[in-house]
Amino acid sequence: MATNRTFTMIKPDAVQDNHIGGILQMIEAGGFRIVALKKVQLTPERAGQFYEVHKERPFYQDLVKYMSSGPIVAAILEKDNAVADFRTLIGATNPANAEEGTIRKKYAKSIEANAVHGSDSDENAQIEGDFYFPANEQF
Ligand SMILES: Nc1ncnc2c1ncn2[C@@H]1O[C@H](COP(=O)(O)OP(=O)(O)OP(=O)(O)O)[C@@H](O)[C@H]1O
Repeated sequence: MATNRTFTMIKPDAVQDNHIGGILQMIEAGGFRIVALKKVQLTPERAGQFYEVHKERPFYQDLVKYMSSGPIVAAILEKDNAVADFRTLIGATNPANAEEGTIRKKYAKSIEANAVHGSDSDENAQIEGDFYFPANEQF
């Protein structure tokens, strides 16, 4: 059964261009509840860990450099069927193929600087959420 949580990041280009508010508004309007939220800057090492699954892809080095180039916003989102519904809300990886009404259609600049990340499975949503929001975090 699908769980009701997913994980997202607002990527450096969208944070830099002042779109945090616009994107969070689309997320909430899409029926998602923000259950955790944090703005951080990744080191290249941490960005490399996050995208470890893409290590063999030709764009990996550029992706790590880009994702550590400025602050990002990480969030855990809640909704029925969260993973699939959020992938629909963000649209295609390449904004040229993203449908009207999607976050990437509105805010993505390129296939790399594509404004947001969304987990692709329940398992990865859990792993990625734990990466930014460890259970034992103290304030
Ligand atoms: N051909 C490419 N050239 C440059 N960067 C790319 C390319 N393909 C993917 N990327 C970057 O790597 C990220 C991860 O790629 P993936 O194929 O998992 O896409 P995605 O699942 O739509 O994106 P995300 O995992 O960020 O939600 C993309 O969001 C994008 O920033």
